[in-house]
Amino acid sequence: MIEIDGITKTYGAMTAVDAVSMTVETGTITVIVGTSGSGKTTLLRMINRLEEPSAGEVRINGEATHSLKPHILRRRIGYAIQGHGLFPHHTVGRNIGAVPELLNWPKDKIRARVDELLELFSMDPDAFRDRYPAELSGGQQQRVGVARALASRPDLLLMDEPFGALDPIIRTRAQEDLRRIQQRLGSTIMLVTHDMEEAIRLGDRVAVMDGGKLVQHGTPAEIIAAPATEFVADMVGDVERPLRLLSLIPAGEVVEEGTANGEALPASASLRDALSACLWTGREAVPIERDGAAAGRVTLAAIRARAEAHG
Ligand SMILES: Nc1ncnc2c1ncn2[C@@H]1O[C@H](COP(=O)(O)OP(=O)(O)OP(=O)(O)O)[C@@H](O)[C@H]1O
Repeated sequence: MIEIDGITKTYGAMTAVDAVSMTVETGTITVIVGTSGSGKTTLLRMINRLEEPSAGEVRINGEATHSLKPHILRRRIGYAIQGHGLFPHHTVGRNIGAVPELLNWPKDKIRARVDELLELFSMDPDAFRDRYPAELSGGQQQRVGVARALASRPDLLLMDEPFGALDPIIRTRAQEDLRRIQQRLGSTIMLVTHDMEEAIRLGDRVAVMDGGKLVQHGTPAEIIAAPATEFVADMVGDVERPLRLLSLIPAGEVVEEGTANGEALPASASLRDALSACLWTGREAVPIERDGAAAGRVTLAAIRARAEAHG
């Protein structure tokens, strides 16, 4: 568990981060979202002490970060930034193994870890481990950057706009990969973005920053359904709110008995998918299947009722 307790950063008369407190549960993703200059990066950099807080403290599994030497702390906390920051003259394998090497892991253990991570990121180890960063696409470099940050199984992974430089299609893929890998490894992640869509898609919890203050901290559904301030409502976008909410609810939750025409959707598909299937094909309902077997249907009326029940 990560506890952030009244953490503040001032630069002269300017308060960049203003008494932010929040708790991050082990094995979850917290996304910090806000506009430019709201203090997101400063908050993140105080957690691994790239910036020293002016007040407040951070505890990782009960241990205050100021009681540790910064270089020890940074070995326990992975850090991935936009543009990945790979070492250009080291191979992919050495880049990923950089922290385990610092920690004096035996060579065969480092190699096994590098190969395991490459496989997790769908990159064939034999094809990639000996290449140099310049021989990779932008998306592949980004994956190597995240793999490097995860290599020593850190207590916490900090990510600052990790997908900022990727085009929209690769970006969605990268987000899905991160989610899958985080669930597989049980990693604890804090990720900074200015993109609310990304926050909602990736976060177990979303923390919204405005003018250095934490203005709301909750699940994506809570943020969408009940924005705490006008600023949060603006970030979520009023018009998009119902659709965003529907995108978080699996069709399996409102499935009812009965049949419907046309191609079935899996129970794990979102209500947003079900709505768009109905609208696109002019149907009042879509059939739902679970493990390949018919499981009932989702109707437009049920989708509408669920979208209204957000209070
Ligand atoms: N070293 C510094 N000296 C003075 N002011 C700073 C310093 N670092 C950051 N600031 C100020 O603190 C505020 C918060 O900056 P920060 O980089 O944390 O914002 P951000 O939300 O991450 O923005 P962005 O999305 O643009 O990166 C800004 O107004 C910035 O100008």
